[in-house]
Amino acid sequence: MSSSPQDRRPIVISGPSGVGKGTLIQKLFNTHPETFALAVSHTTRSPRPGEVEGIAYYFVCEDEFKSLIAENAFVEHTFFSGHHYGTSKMTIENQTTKGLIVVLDIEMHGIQQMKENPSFEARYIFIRPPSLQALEERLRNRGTESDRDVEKRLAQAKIEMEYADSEDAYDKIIVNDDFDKAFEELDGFIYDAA
Ligand SMILES: Nc1ncnc2c1ncn2[C@@H]1O[C@H](COP(=O)(O)OP(=O)(O)OP(=O)(O)O)[C@@H](O)[C@H]1O
Repeated sequence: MSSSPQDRRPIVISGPSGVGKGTLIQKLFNTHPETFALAVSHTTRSPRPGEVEGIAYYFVCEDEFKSLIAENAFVEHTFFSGHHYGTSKMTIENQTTKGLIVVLDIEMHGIQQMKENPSFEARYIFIRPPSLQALEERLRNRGTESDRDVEKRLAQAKIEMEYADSEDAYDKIIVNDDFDKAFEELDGFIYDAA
């Protein structure tokens, strides 16, 4: 297998919370060191202890974030839980110039914004759970969300799965049932797709 994919476009990975995106991305990075890089997002929220500027996020104030929106600096941005979050064209370009392939973990609304921008070229992958029941088990076993949060995430998962089924939104849909198989499929798509 070649150590670096021929297709250098950013890889955008989406899918319901708890489906295994983070785990798959981590394995991709571990399997191919120095090939991929995560895009660093901008946010208006304050840094949590240990979060380093330019690594966890670019931390900016509300005014700065709004100027960036006005300058059309983002490929996607959103307002969530009282704070703005966005992926800038600059962070993607920075990593790409270093010779790395950018991987983005983006929720559905971000995908919709990216797809509206014809100048942003990427490969879009949707990770699907084998069933909503399996997704619920993963979220509960992960133990990071309250019961109410799990319910909210499951309701959102249904919407994301309908979008993935009904629209021509993704270049590839991978069911994350057996983890190793799902990883092989992801790896194969990233390395082999023309
Ligand atoms: N194929 C699989 N079978 C069983 N469990 C899995 C599988 N893939 C991932 N998991 C587990 O499911 C849980 C959720 O995975 P992960 O945190 O990677 O999800 P995520 O999609 O990144 O979620 P979020 O969007 O909320 O960050 C983790 O505990 C992970 O170990």
